[in-house]
Amino acid sequence: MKAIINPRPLAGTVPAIASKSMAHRLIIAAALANDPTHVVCNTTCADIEATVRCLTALGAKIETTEDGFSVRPAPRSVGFGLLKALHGGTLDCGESGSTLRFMLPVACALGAEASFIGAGRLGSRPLAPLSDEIIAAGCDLDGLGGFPLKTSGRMRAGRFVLPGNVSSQYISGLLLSFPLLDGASEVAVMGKIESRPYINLTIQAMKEFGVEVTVRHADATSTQPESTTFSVNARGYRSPGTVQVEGDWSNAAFWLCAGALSNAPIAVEGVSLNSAQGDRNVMAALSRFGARIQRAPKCATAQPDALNGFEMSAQDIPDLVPVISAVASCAQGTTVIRDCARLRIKESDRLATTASELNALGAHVEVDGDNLIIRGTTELNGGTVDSHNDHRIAMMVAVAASRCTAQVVINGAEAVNKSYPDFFDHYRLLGGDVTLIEE
Ligand SMILES: O=C(O)C1=C[C@@H](OP(=O)(O)O)[C@@H](O)[C@H](O)C1
Ligand SMILES: C=C(OP(=O)(O)O)C(=O)O
Repeated sequence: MKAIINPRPLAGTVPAIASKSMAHRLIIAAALANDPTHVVCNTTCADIEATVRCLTALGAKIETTEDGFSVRPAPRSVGFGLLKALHGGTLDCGESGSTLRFMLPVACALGAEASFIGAGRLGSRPLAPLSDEIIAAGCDLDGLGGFPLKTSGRMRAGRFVLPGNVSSQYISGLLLSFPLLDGASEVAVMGKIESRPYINLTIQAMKEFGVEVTVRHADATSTQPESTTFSVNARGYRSPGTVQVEGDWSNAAFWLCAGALSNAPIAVEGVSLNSAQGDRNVMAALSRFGARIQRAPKCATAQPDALNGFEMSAQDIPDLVPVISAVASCAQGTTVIRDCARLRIKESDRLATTASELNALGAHVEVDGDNLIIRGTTELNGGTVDSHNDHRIAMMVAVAASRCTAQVVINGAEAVNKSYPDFFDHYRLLGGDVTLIEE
């Protein structure tokens, strides 16, 4: 699909969509719990559907309701938490990294003979530190490095070790699987942990289902002073009956950044200001640029003002980098975004595609090692760009287009369906002029 945008500033109010990060976690816990759960989730997307599909393949019954999902765990067979229908199931993760990295340890903890498949870049996004630990815990993984990836054997409880700087999804995946194992388990994470807020989301979701995760930081005398250990003693998830997926900050960020680039405010309604989502820090980043941010209960508003570049780290907020780069492209002076290495292993090489697609519109973005250096300009031109099948690149370009002087064409605009199928409808709601052409 091609999106043709005739540039104009955006303004107004949009409703927040449901957090896909929280939806993955809550639906997984619900499908593994002792009783059914009503998961209130006001929107869905390709990635959430991938998680639903995988859990269904493992025997859970998940129905779409008016306001979310009704999740009934699969009937138990022998042993605690073991599901029926585990043999030969195909788990189609689509393009969702979270789904694969969460469902792989879950399937192995259940002793499932599962065949994982996926699409797009997913097969080449790294699994290695997680898969090594799963194999060390007694499972066979056949077909690593692509699809199908077949699992057999049941993961043993115990101690797992992971690095902190590749993907927090490995840590979240192991944690989600721990209540299914025959005994207490822990994961020791070595070195500085990147994307740490996402682990907090996992801990929060597990807590809603009665599972406590204990976190211990190594003291200065330890041989591994930088390690953090996450341990779980509980066996099984307990359904609280109903859970609510909160509003999504990662996607709200696109509109708040558009507000900073506009001539009138943009508000996103339905986000929690106390959320554990790291991408809530888009508000802090926009304030640092000089935009005015208003915080009201369940609503954030960004108002334009003079914007100036600054230096920041992407350590905990990788998904904000593309859209923050769009803002930086129109701010005075230079913005430096450090700690971006892991952007290379997302849906596209996001370091390269953030730079190439913003530069195609007339911005000045340079990749310098693991950093992005963005020199602001007063005007973006317009032109034809490619999403590289990456939702956050397509949405970044649409936001940058609001500041262009000439038409912008986004090839591969359907990429938005991965996290935000209503993105272009909401773009129009804010006054955007976009025509979508199916190809
Ligand atoms: O756990 C999650 O929900 C996510 C973790 C992050 O990945 P990394 O931990 O690999 O940085 C983030 O980029 C991704 O979009 C969602
Ligand atoms: C990287 C993302 O998701 P995932 O890793 O789940 O594919 C994302 O949503 O930007």
